[in-house]
Amino acid sequence: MPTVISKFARKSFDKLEELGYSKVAVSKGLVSTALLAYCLKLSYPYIKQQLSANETKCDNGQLNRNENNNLTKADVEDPEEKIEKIIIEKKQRRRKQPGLNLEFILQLRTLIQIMVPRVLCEETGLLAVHTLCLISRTFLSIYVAAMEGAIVKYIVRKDVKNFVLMLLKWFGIAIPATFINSMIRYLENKLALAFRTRLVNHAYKLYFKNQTYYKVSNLDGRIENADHRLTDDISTFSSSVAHLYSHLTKPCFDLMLIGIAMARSSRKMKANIVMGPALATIVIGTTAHIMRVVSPKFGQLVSEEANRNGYLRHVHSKIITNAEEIAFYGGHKVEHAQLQDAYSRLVNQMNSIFTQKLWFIMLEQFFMKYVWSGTGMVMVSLPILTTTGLPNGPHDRSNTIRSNTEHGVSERTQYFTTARNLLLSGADAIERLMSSYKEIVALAGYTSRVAGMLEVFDEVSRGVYQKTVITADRNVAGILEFKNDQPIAKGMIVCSDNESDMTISLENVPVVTPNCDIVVSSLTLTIMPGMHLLITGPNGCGKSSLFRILSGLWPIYGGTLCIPKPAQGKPCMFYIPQRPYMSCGSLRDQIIYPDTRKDMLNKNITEDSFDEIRDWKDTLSGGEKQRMAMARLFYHKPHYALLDECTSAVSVDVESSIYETAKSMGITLLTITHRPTLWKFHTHILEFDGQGGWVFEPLAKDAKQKVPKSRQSVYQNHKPFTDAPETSPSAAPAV
Ligand SMILES: Nc1ncnc2c1ncn2[C@@H]1O[C@H](COP(=O)(O)OP(=O)(O)OP(=O)(O)O)[C@@H](O)[C@H]1O
Repeated sequence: MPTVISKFARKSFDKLEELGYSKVAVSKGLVSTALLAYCLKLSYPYIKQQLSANETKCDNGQLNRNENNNLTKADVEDPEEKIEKIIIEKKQRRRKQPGLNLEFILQLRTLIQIMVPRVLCEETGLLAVHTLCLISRTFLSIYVAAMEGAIVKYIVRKDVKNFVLMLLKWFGIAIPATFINSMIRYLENKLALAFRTRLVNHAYKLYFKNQTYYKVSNLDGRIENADHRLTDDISTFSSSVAHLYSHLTKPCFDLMLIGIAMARSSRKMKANIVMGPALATIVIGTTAHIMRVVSPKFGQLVSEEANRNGYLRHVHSKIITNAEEIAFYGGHKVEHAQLQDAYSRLVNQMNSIFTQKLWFIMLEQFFMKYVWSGTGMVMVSLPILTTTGLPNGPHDRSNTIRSNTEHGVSERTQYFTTARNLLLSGADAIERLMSSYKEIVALAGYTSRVAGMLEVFDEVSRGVYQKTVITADRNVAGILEFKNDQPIAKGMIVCSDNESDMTISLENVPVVTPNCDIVVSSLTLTIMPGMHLLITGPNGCGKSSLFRILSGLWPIYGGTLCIPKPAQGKPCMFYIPQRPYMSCGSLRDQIIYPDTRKDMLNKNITEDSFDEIRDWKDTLSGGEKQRMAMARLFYHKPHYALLDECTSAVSVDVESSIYETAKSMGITLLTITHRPTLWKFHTHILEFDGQGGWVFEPLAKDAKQKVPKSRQSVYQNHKPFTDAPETSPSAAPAV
């Protein structure tokens, strides 16, 4: 077969030469045409995708017009919104399927800009040294291949002296070669770590901006396990990018330099240099195309696997956090079942990936190991079979040229060994390029998760949320307005510029949960320093939600909230929950939280005790933790203390002394409590009725118990939320 091809090729070239075309020009023309055809083939899917996207755009217009014929009145009123909605839905659907597409390239570009922020930075330095090592290794590989060819030549010639010399040289080259190999791995790891550090720093900045860490899990529904994305996904993504860099650049250098080396060695043999590369291009192009078509969607599969891994981790951490409660309840059966379920979901996904990989790798191996090797044999043999410059061995019968024949055999053996080695390196390079495709597709999955996370963090920190809202009546009493299925936070937050004005005021502010349930349709009240406010009402009536609104955790969907600035080195408000948070560190760190030791020293507060480090969350009892939280309050001395049933586990006498101390420090108390013993420490009361109504009024000095039922007639807005709210600023009790 190779003989037939070579004969045919030689005849064709001879004919073309007779017609006046030079061999070199024809060869160049052939190679350029093959390259152009291959480029066209590669870009065809993108051109096709672009064309179909344009068609879809036109279809969308048509679709909206058609849909509008059957729409309800509300829909017809805002067709633009509907189109926007469809586009968003499509965008989301597309986002769910990561793969090798334009979105992946854009996301990767954004992440690369974060990982390599400047032209001159640590990462570019590492990249430069890494690239240098990769190029050096390619040169070394070529040099080693040539040496091996020479060694074989001397064996065939029985030239012992040169053989030993060559062998020594070969061992000598092994030292720099192994060092460079090890250096490549070292630099790849360093690069992955540098990329990871940049990404983690960027992600942490966003995560802690504007309470995003709270909002992303409470107000937004796009990210389930931020912890997994911030740790595992970023790490895998960074390693994958660093690995892919060497995995892509090294074979490219290899192919380029090996191609040149092979062409030179073919020319030395005075053989045709077009046939081999042309044949290789055709075979590799065709097999690569087949593999691309049949390749499973690894990006999607990997992304789903990461999702399931994240969920499994989430279930684990939930059990660790609530171990005591679960143990008291004896809830191990339920937790075990949930864990088992999460694990089997992960196993199913991994099995599905393994199965799809089984068939794909089989095909890949068939092409790479057999089809390519066969092509390689043809390529290596072509220059020998088509060579014209060297003696032809078997056809040469003359005795005078016998030594020439022997010389020809050894030269051909050297050429064959060198070419075979080069070709093996070339095949390895192409195999790595091909397997890089799989890696790129898998990388698309991680890119989508990391870039998606950063995008969500950024949007959430700017107050843009997306959550599936399940509300029976969207337009409840005209309080909420929706755009693209999301409520619009149209309320205003005003931060007072005047440092001496420490007034907090709410004007027609509705209390709305993240699920868009309206707890109170409109709340109006003004709190001034020294007005100790008692907040009561049944469970779920919105007491803690009011604190969430005052602290800026929940968006406000109407009205105006005025809050003062922190002044005189004190925080404006300080929240103490029923279950106080214990951070890592010493007892001192618990008291001064969220201050650091440096902040404490800056405040000229010194103390040398409380250095003991323990797991305070598990060490302290419920009541002790609450007392610790009050110590925190006394340390920070805020203008307002938001106390959310924070002394429920403390004995009544200690509780009284805590309240008296807080008042004597000039802290204004806003207390949520069900305990009548605390009434005497307050001057005003805000009582919710659990139906959306509320009353806000001064508290009689001797008040010691709950509001009598008869007073419920003064509740504001006690009607169900079917009509517009009755409460108006004038209807609210004057303070
Ligand atoms: N993160 C959240 N997402 C959705 N809904 C929430 C969220 N937090 C609270 N809610 C809902 O908001 C409503 C008011 O809750 P809130 O915590 O303000 O009640 P509360 O008056 O403090 O009750 P309790 O006295 O039991 O502490 C409840 O119906 C609750 O289910």
